[in-house]
Amino acid sequence: MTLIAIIGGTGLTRLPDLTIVRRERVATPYGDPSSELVFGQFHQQDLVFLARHGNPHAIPPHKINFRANIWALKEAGVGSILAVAAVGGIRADMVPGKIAVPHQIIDYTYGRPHTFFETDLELVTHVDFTHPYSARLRKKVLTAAHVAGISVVDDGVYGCTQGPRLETAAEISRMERDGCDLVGMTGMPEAALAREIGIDYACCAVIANWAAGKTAAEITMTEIEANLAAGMADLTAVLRHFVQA
Ligand SMILES: CSC[C@H]1O[C@H](OP(=O)(O)O)[C@H](O)[C@@H]1O
Ligand code: HPA
Repeated sequence: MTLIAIIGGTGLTRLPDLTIVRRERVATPYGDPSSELVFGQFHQQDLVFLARHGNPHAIPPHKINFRANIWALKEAGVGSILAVAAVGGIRADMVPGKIAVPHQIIDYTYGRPHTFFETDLELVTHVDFTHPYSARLRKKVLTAAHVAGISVVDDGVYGCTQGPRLETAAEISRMERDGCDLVGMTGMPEAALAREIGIDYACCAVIANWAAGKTAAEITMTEIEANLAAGMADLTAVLRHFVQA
């Protein structure tokens, strides 16, 4: 059995119920990961936790050292990553407070170091990324949610924007026309780097707000924090069944 990692995002800087065994600061050829790796037991299962924005939460999405994070997890022996991400809801069923398990990605980011395959290679390498998320892990998350009795949205196209600002209403309309159902700022290059390095990767997206222009109201951090707090209770139940499966 391979080691599972959980990458926590906004609203999940530490993993509740994790009995910590050790913390490790891993050096990588790409610099420092966002945080130390926290090894421990979560409901009797070994796992490693990494806080994507650091602990305390201080690294904005466009400054995250995604390569160092994924490299460090690979070094630690991780074979599966479940990424937790806060998102804005675009599609009508992506209601704040709910969890979605996206199946596709559209990348709108720019200027982020995004590949392990750029120097000193004998052959140019192109990984297949037709299906960016692991079918095996997605199925495992969906089964875990079902067993936990938590209704999740079982698909979704995650559009990844650059941030840190939120989107304009016109940008969200364009993303909707492109086929995006959810919007976040960290899904890429995280998912692609995991594919390049050979780690299975899936995402649990906690819907924090309606995306820009979907309601008349301004998006506030108060609203985001309240919806995330509600969603995280369900998320920890899903995670428990996921690691025990
Ligand atoms: C207004 S919150 C935006 C912030 O939250 C998400 O982070 P993460 O994916 O790490 O949970 C989003 O991508 C932004 O970074
Ligand atoms: O509306 C949003 N846009 C981008 N990222 C997000 N993360 C949470 N909500 C959002």
